[in-house]
Amino acid sequence: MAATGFDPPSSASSDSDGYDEHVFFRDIPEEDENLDDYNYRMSLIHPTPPPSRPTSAAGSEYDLLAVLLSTPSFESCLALENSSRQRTTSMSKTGKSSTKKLSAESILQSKTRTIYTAGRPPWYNKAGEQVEPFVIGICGGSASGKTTVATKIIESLNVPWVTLLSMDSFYRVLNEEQHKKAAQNEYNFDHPDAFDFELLLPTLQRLKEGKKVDVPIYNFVTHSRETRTKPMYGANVIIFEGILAFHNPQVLELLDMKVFVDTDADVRLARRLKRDILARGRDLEGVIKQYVNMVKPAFSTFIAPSMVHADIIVPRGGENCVAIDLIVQHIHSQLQARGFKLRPTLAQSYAGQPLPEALALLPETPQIKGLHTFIRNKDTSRDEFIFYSKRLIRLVIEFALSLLPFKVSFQTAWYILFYIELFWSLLTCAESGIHSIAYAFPNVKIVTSAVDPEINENFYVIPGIGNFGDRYFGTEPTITVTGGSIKATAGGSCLSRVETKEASPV
Ligand SMILES: Nc1ncnc2c1ncn2[C@@H]1O[C@H](COP(=O)(O)OP(=O)(O)O)[C@@H](O)[C@H]1O
Ligand SMILES: O=c1ccn([C@@H]2O[C@H](COP(=O)(O)O)[C@@H](O)[C@H]2O)c(=O)[nH]1
Repeated sequence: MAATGFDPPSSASSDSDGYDEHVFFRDIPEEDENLDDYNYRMSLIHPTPPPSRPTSAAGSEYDLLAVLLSTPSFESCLALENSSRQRTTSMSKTGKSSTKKLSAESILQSKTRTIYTAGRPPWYNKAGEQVEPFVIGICGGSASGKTTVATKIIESLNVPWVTLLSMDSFYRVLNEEQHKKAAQNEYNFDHPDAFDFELLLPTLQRLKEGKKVDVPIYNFVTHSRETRTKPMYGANVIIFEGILAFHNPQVLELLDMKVFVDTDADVRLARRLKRDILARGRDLEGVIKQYVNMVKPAFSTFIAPSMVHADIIVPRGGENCVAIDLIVQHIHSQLQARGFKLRPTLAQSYAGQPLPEALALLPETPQIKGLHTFIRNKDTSRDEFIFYSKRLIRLVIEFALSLLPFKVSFQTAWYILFYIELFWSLLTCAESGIHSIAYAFPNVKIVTSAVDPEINENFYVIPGIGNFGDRYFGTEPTITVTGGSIKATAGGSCLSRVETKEASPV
């Protein structure tokens, strides 16, 4: 672990794996202990509106929306929206099938809100069944790079919900005598007795069950637990790292994949010296004394022998991109097998079905065709891509606004903003995406300038655009091979997210 007063990292999230973070489905009884957990997640998505109305038009769009959310008119609209919301399938003006069924299970009722959803929380599969997260244990000597490896795995995984639990959070509370020893670098923090396995085990168990836990926050400078704790939540992937991660047989049982970070002792000592002096308030003599008397012997007695449990050994730690890439690929296949990875399924789910009624397509004028010609050309420069995309986006938004049922009046601005929430405006959209949105948000109008029948195995719209976001923001991963060395750029921390774009002759 690298930081002083370690604040245990909680969940990393991203939204690029086909999960919709606005879509949660959970059957929560009123008194459910997990309701707070749920409300916490929902509050991240729909932050509580500020109480007062912004005083001037200079308020941000967010402020305006927040005010809208708190206005009675919004709430009555929401109630209307809620009361009429239905799960629908295959609707089309032209289509024969027009099944509409009320979906009681998509209503979440808490004391304060009614929330509609046709989806699921991230740790449920497509059928709404709870799926166990994939738990990875990372073991290795002190300063071997366990945290660095965990962080790189999280970065490369690109999975919406990952929880990182560090064994460092479970150091026991010391008594006065032990504190004195610790101050003289004579307390053995590397012996298994230094860890509170009685708390660690149920914490990991609960996380694996998808429940909320409160994790102690350990302060390396004072060798003590802070009074506050850090809430953590179930996830798709849980990473548990620590010097004795493989020591306790019951903890070992919970680990689906065991990774050992194997870094040379001299490298570990050098890193530890630097870290403990800079970040953990130690001095040179103290660090060396502790290392020689306790850290090194404990490594030989407890840590090195636990390497036998490892499924994967990562020499050198975080710089070993090949090993991290292998781990990431394995996790992806495990998530796929558990039904977490819904995107490929969703991409195939609606093949051949008529487009939903919720779709409003811009008329295909020569101007729209022309703009699409530019942005679908793979050779269009990024500047031009942005320029033409913005023009197209503007037309889509204008078209969406023209569909709004409002009268021009003083209050119009407020209502426009409200209705934008009910529109999903897209520059272009694949058929499968339109169906997925229409299914998850039946009352939302989808406005787009083009419908693409196909996406490829990377979920790229065909033809031409590739990943719109990557092209727009200039984050397309590339790899160049020059003189036998490989250079990965733009988000390619490790090779899993890097594609071969160009291989120059060697
Ligand atoms: N490959 C690396 N090169 C240089 N420094 C590193 C490398 N990996 C880790 N470190 C540094 O070494 C220290 C310990 O790394 P960390 O990942 O926290 O190890 P651990 O979790 O095993 O204690 C940190 O200060 C970190 O920045
Ligand atoms: O109060 C403390 C608690 C722990 N340590 C040392 O920390 C390492 C474990 O942390 P890593 O992040 O895995 O390096 C362990 O070797 C303990 O000796 C400490 O010095 N003081």
